[in-house]
Amino acid sequence: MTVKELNSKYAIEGCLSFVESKGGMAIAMLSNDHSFAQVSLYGAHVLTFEPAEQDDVLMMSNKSYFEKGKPMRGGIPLCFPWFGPHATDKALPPHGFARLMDWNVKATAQQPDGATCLVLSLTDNEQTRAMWPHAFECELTIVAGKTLEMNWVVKNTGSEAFDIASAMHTYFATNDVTQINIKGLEGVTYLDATQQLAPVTEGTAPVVIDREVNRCYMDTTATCEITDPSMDRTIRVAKTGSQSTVVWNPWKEVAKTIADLEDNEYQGFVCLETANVHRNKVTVPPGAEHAMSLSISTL
Ligand SMILES: O=P(O)(O)OC[C@H]1O[C@H](O)[C@H](O)[C@@H](O)[C@@H]1O
Repeated sequence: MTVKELNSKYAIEGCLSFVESKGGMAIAMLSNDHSFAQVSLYGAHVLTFEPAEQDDVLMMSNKSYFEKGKPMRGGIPLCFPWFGPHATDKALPPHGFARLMDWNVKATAQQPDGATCLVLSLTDNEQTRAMWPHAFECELTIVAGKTLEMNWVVKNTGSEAFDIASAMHTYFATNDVTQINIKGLEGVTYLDATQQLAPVTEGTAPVVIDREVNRCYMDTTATCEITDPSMDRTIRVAKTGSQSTVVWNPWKEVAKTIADLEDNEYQGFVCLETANVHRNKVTVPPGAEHAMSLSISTL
């Protein structure tokens, strides 16, 4: 659908409209008294979330590609149906294909509480089946109000069960990542991706970022809080249907190897990802569905 068609079918006067952005991408602009958010239909990718009179909660790299076929660096990429490199075929895209596909608009609505709602969907097609031979429907509901709410339902529309690993790979913005601390993961065991996924049990102190951090915290449904003195705010991340929380910052050396990240941009974000990865992957029987949700608020 063209941006013109999207606007005539789904725009809501004063609250939701579509614009064409770099790389020919259609972007939904959600705006109301509570917040402003931009969502790319390519990847169903939330690019910005700015609660009224506050800075963007999300970070987007100055070097991000806005090019179909490539993922974007920042915001909230969706990882699905695998996380990280594909288990057996390294030619397949890391983190799966959801972030590389054009999603469809299913519905838009303005809620009585003033929040704006956008529902996007992705169903299997020739391209997805070539990478992953399953019939599915993903439906992502995004509600931007005082908080940002995302509910992601994956339905198995085929006749065989499938396994999915997935993540809402949120890049949270900060002015100085070394000043933040993350509460909620105390005592949780993580697989350390900087140490060939060796299991490590977190201590009692909040998590700080003072080196390369690439950890999959397993079997945790906990709400986390990112306290950030450099931005004078705390971000609360609550979730359902998610058993893993990934924490990632590439730090200085790895940042230099990432083509779509400026060398010093690692200082400006932490990824805290609502996920089901490794042994927390989910089996979805035929006809069944799995939902994972995320709620981001600033305190
Ligand atoms: O560069 P990307 O494919 O977007 O992945 C970025 C990062 O995502 C996750 O957080 C993984 O744990 C990291 O290993 C990976 O480097």
